[in-house]
Amino acid sequence: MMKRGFLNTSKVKKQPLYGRTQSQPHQLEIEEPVETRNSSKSLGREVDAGHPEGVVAGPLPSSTIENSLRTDHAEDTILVSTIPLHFEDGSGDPDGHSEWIARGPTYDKILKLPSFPSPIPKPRRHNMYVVKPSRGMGLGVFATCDIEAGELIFSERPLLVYPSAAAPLEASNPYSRLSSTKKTSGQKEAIEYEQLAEVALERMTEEGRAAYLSLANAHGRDSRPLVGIIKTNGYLTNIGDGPDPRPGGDYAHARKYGAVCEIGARINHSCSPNVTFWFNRSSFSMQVSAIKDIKGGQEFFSSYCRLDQSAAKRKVALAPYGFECKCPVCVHAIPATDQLHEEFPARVQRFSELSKGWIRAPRLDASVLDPLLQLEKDAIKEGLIPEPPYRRLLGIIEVVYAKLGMREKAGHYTEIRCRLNAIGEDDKTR
Ligand SMILES: C[S@@+](CC[C@H](N)C(=O)[O-])C[C@H]1O[C@@H](n2cnc3c(N)ncnc32)[C@H](O)[C@@H]1O
Repeated sequence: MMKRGFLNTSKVKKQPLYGRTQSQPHQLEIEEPVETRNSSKSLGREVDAGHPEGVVAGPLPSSTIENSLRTDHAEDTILVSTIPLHFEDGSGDPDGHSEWIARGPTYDKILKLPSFPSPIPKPRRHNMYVVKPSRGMGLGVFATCDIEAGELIFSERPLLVYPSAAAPLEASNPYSRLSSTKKTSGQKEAIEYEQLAEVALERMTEEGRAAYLSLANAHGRDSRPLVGIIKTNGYLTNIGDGPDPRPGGDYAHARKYGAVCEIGARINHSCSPNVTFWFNRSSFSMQVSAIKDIKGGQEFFSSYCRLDQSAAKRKVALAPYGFECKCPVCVHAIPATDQLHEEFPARVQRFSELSKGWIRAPRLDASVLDPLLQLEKDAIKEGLIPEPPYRRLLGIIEVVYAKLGMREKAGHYTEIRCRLNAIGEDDKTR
């Protein structure tokens, strides 16, 4: 059995095992205290950040431990809990556990999902990846076999799930060990956030803790250590505070939660990614799926930034991760490719409107396909497959082929579109 810090299993009832938004890594919105900006702390290996004056660093009260079956938490509660819960006999969930820094009502919302807790989705094949050094990028994750677009590669329970903005936490944080009111609000938030992460870290298994502390930290100088790891490795999930958004809508960034995963965190960035991350709420797990056919031996890449922006803007968005992207899309960027990145949704929308007329026309000339196929080719070359307009473009091409009576071609596009649409579809909880 895996050891857990602070876990009181005696009151935990035997439970059956206990998630759609595309996830991208993101920057945690915490204003850092000025005094840590130029500190010379090492990268992400230390737990004790050296609390500044006015902060009492001591053992946390036992009331900070919450393994709760309750689903009636007050609006202003913050809890750090292990999810899913351990069984009454102390045994763990075969799919592992996550530590979750949550606002009470959001915790309740997940526990009340009819399908929670489900086992984590399993890939069709075992051992489809290996973590190993990647030249010039530290560690990376590589395919061990050929993988088809749309295939689930692996899913995992995150080591840590956390609120993506710190500010609203402070007022109601019962774990606070701040004894001084001298700190500015930004300083307090950053300190308190680190403290919450410390609570979560202490609750992890030894293996989980070691895995968390071994993750890359690109924020050695401008963040506290555990938060630096969050900022370097976190991916957004589809968990958010407050009522769920309308179908097709999304939570405001400040209400979302992010996740740090053990394997997923090792996936490096490319502006032409071949995998995407989805969080599955009912199994509380992150899924990594192929968005392109991938050959055995190739490295998996996700995108750490929005792709609907120019190379210069992507460079700015990636700067906090401490590297300059040398992917072919960035290296070969020219004004025309930048324009495609920024105008891709509008170009697809224009074809979408034109296609309505084409469908109604008594006869259609096959030449209407030329600019559509060219746009598809350019989109693939520019790494725009993960963008939602790409799937819309596939749908337009499919319909035009069908109208032209070219069934086989239409079927080919249906298949690719369906495979991409299926990513994350097993989350029927919203
Ligand atoms: C989420 S981690 C990815 C895993 C990391 N390579 C490791 O060894 O754990 C992010 C860090 O990996 C490195 N990295 C990711 N993508 C990169 C790229 N395209 N070029 C260079 N370094 C990259 C950077 O140091 C970045 O801060």
